[in-house]
Amino acid sequence: MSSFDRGLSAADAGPGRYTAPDWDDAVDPRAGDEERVVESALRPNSLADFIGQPKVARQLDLVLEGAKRRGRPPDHVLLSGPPGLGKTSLALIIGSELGTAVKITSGPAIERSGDLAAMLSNLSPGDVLFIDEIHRIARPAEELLYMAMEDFRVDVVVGKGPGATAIPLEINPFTLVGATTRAGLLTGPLRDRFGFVGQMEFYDTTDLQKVIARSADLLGVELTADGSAEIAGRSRGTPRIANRLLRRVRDFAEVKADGRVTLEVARAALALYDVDDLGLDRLDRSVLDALVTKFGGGPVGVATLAVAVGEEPHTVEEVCEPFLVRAGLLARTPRGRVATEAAFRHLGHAVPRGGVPLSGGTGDRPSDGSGTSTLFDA
Ligand SMILES: Nc1ncnc2c1ncn2[C@@H]1O[C@H](COP(=O)(O)OP(=O)(O)OP(=O)(O)O)[C@@H](O)[C@H]1O
Ligand SMILES: [Mg+2]
Repeated sequence: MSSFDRGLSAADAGPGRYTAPDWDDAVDPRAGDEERVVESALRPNSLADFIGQPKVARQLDLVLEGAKRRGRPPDHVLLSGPPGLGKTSLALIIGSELGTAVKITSGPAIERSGDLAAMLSNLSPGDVLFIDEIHRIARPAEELLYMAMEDFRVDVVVGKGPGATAIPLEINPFTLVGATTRAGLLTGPLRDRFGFVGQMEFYDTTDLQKVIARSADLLGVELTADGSAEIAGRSRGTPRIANRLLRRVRDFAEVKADGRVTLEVARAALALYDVDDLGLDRLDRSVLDALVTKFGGGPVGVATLAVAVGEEPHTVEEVCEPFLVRAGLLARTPRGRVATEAAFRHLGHAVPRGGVPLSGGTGDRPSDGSGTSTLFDA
């Protein structure tokens, strides 16, 4: 396995929890088990401590405040958005703002609906049940959840076959908080049962700088403003990546400098870790470079492009491309992948005379693994 083989996406990881990617990838937005432990020390504990996401944070504040005044659990909350933007952090904050316990599970961990029924009937009044990766919940468990969310009731099935009977069981009023990176995979009936849906957005550099400053404080790292700006600019709008880069730069600062994270230290460290000034890593750049130098900027099919960089097409499609598209460096068109002018400039190549072959492209075809774009492969 090459160091670039970033393995399966969370959605492919099969049952159970998504486990550690053991590649050395500073800018992967997902976290392995080890990193999740490190992260828990950096989590904000209250809404006031939660940086950015002004829309979601303000709306959620109202939802929670209203519920507290009425003395009733708030509506069920769905948090959706890409990895590393703070869904789990917010779910835990909901519990701490309400002063209630948070019971944590995840869609793939609920193998039988009986497990979920047991979990639901063990909730104390007002508890928060957090289901991570809720789009991966099995169908029978999902159906059980409908009634629990609506009527605070579960049907416990006794017996098997034609003689089986369902005994309704009251459960304590609770708040379900679901998190998903793939809201599109949620069924309508499940989605409709959430009273509040928070759509997480990527962070701007100013907010990322605040995240970095806060983490530096917690880690006891001395950090200059231009040092944090440098890290923020390479963090792909994602607090998880910002925190990870900060930890790596801190290591570098301790070993190679006097421990202070300055602009020069940040630049030298991030160059060493192969994260460029837009936040691209080596694989991102080699994909872009192949597209520009071997295929004249495209269009070229993703399978061909993947072969050119010695990678699996799904890695190129699901790990590299979403950010390259978001950064305006690559477009997905019906005829294949195309480099934008910004890509030529970023790699230090002259933009071809007559412009880039960007024609009829949609640019933002979602990478949902459905393989739509691979259809156009040569
Ligand atoms: N708004 C924020 N303010 C401060 N730190 C944040 C914020 N959002 C996220 N973080 C930091 O980023 C890390 C990742 O956040 P979190 O685990 O909540 O993301 P997530 O959306 O649940 O990701 P995943 O989809 O992979 O589960 C956390 O350790 C937290 O410290
Ligand atoms: Mg999470």
